[in-house]
Amino acid sequence: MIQVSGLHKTYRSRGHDVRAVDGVDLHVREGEIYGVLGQSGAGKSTLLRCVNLLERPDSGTVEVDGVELTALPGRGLRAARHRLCMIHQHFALLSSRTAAGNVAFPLEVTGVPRAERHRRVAELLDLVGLTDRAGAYPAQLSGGQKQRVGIARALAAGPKVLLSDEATSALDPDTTRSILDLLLDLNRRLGLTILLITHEMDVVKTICQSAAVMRDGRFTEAGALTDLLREPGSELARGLFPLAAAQARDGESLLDVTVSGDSADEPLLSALARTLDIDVRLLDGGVQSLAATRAGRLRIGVTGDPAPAAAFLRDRGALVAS
Ligand SMILES: Nc1ncnc2c1ncn2[C@@H]1O[C@H](COP(=O)(O)OP(=O)(O)OP(=O)(O)O)[C@@H](O)[C@H]1O
Repeated sequence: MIQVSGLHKTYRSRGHDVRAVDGVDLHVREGEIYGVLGQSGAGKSTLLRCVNLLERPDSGTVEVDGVELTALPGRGLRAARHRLCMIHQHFALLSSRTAAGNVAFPLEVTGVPRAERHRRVAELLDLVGLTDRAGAYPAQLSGGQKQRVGIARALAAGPKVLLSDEATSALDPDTTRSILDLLLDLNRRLGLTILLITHEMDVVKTICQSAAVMRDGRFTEAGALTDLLREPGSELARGLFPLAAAQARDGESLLDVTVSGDSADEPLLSALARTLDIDVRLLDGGVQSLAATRAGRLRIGVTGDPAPAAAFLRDRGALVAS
């Protein structure tokens, strides 16, 4: 659905160049939720603005739903942009308009007739669970409700792709969870493809099927979460499931075990202890449900030679590092 190839964007700032996006390739499949994770200044916002061509990349191509946006002149680009919509961290609502008025705004701009507009606004507010707050002004709404208005407004033109620029980072944990649930619901009900940028590992954990880690304008790893969890040394896997430092006892070796998919639900540790007749000590970690799969990391201590234990676990689909 979104295909970005060889994207570069450099800013000239106070006499020197800042390579905000430095050669990014990105592939987001139709109907998936894809998260780009990175620290402040990594280039995430610039990447997002280049995807909808709010910012012209210096080089590289952006294709959305089979249309190469980077090849289009101004007018064609404006029309093609209707396939994409965007939501923001600070909601960007018009304070002088009610929730319904904010949602109606893009429909007014594109000349949708009044009766049709009213019907669409009611439908959109219902979709985001805000029917009873239609007449409220932004100042009378909570942060989560404001973001719901932002989402309804973004969906007004019937886009196929939603771009989310840190949509939950101004919200408390419970509200964040409810907005993430809403995005997941829209993804499933409308088949909406979502590309989001975030600095929060939990956002990726909760709703993304695929993700990339961005640093200094580049992706250091990218792909389906189920694949990344199987990559030895994956920063994302370590970030999703951090493990506390642990000390091995005499005669014991430590192993870090990553499990995902079927292996996450197998009684691996008891089978390991029983089969090899060794003691297995669980030091840290656990298994959780992610959007795409069940997965986890465990730090364990095993007695005796660790090689057969590692081989046993690998044989059953786990990734093992010592
Ligand atoms: N319009 C601009 N002019 C000059 N430099 C810019 C501009 N926009 C971004 N930058 C620089 O490009 C780099 C990447 O910024 P960007 O905002 O894309 O990162 P980010 O990962 O989204 O971080 P944040 O979450 O803080 O916005 C930073 O060094 C930033 O200072």
